[in-house]
Amino acid sequence: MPTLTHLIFSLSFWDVSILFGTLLILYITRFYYLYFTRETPFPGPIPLPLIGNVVQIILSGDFNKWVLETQAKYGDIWEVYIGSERQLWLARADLVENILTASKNNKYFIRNLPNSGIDEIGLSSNGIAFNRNKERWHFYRKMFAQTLTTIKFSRQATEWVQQAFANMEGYFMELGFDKKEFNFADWMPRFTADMTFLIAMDQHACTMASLYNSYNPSKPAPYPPEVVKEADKFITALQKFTSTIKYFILTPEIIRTKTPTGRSQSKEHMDNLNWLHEFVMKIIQKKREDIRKIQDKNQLKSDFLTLMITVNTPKDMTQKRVDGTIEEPMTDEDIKASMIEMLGGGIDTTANLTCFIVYLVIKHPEVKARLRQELDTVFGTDLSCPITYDDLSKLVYTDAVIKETGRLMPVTSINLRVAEEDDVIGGYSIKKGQQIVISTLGIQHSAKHWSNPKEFNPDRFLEPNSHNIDRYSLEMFGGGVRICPGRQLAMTELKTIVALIFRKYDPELATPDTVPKYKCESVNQCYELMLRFKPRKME
Ligand code: HEM
Repeated sequence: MPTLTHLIFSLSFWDVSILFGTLLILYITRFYYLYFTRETPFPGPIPLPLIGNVVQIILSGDFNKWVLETQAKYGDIWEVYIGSERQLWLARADLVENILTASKNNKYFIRNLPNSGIDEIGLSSNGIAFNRNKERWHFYRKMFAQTLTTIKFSRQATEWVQQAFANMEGYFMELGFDKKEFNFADWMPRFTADMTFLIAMDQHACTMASLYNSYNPSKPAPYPPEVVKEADKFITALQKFTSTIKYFILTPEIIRTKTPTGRSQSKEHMDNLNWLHEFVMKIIQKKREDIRKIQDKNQLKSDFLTLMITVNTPKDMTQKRVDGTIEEPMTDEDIKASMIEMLGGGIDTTANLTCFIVYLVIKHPEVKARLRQELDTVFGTDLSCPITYDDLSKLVYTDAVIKETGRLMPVTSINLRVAEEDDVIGGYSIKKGQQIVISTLGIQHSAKHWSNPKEFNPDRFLEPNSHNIDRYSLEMFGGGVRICPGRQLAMTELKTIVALIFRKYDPELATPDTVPKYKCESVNQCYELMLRFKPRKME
């Protein structure tokens, strides 16, 4: 009897080709048989075996354009295959109503399907964004909300934004950015990093200083070189953290663990992550020590870290808005997860939205004039008088400009959820475990919800027009139980930044045709916006 090995070695090249070809045809036939006979078929582009619609997305060259074109072709509910995973895409407000409801009975709490990569980097049970454990998520989320909504914190945050901005103004002046063009998009993530560092822990990050030094090495910023070097390492580690999450989600476990390239890449990511964890842990421990020495809690600063260390202790400065079910203080590990989340969630988002706001306001002189009018009414003609937290509630038009930018050029184009139970959406039955993709961009650009959706018109958000806005049609901060917990802070920061820029400066595009260049990563990442930062001429 010939063995299997004998049989294999007796095959000619043609035999192998025919065998391989037959298996391939069988695989493809089975794939399309299953595809065309699938339960609840939704409209959508036909996928390729193994890779699904990934090639179509890559070939389009522009993820956002592809999303809008797919919606125009297939309607407001369609399916997309990423590899073999079937995703259901939704782009109409009424379709996402049950998903984004704030009700406790929400069947769409989980953001993404189980993923061994997310488990490996410890995010499935720590922090907020990827936590699948409802109880732990509840703990982190409540603590986050309790600290971020403390009035003392908001007041202090408004001051810190101005401190970071004054720093940036100094660099701009020194570098002559009022006369020569420069890439505003290079500065924004550094500015928001320094600002977030102050707000998060009352500490200077010096990431702007390191960028400034690269422009002006002969006259560096007045910080010790080792501090600037560490700032650079921090911002690089933080930026890499986003790609670490992407790498661990998208790279199959077998490649991560069994191939040499996968193993070395995983190690590189893990080394970076461990450095970031140690860096944050050192800051927490030092702050705990400083707080221990201060007896009177009124002497404490109200940065995010101090609030987290003292919450549910005798030095608690929060207003106990939360449901009262969580009595225990936070451990260093809990605080570390929250700090990383704040740094990871609050820096790039605010930086990119600021780029888009500045661009759209410059492009629309009538909007700029009304914005200025509001700023002059609220702050008067003294262009450098401090902005207080209480002033911000008077900036109604500024608020509308930020929301309209978030509608037209959202920082995140999509939002994810998983169906935890069988459900019905738009008349289609949805199976438990279905990955849902909410097309924020699609909904916010839909003529079904917005008249002239491509037009930049902040008036939509002013009364009485604002009463006509469809529920769930603006999702710049997501919605429902997992809505962005940093949104109030983000609006405080953005209003202060917009006021600081436009009451005193008249930023000008490098050429009339300048547009912000951005790529869709986990957020719409602006990497180029060429400007001159001219001072405002007072009439
Ligand atoms: C312009 C600024 C910002 C934008 C556009 C933004 C946008 C978003 C969006 C769209 C989500 C998903 C919400 C959902 O799934 O429904 C989200 C979640 C989140 N954001 Fe923000 N965000 C911003 C600023 C911030 C800031 C300043 C922080 C921290 C202080 C933060 C922390 C988070 C966290 C922790 C989550 C996860 C929430 C959860 O899963 O329960 N974000 N953000």
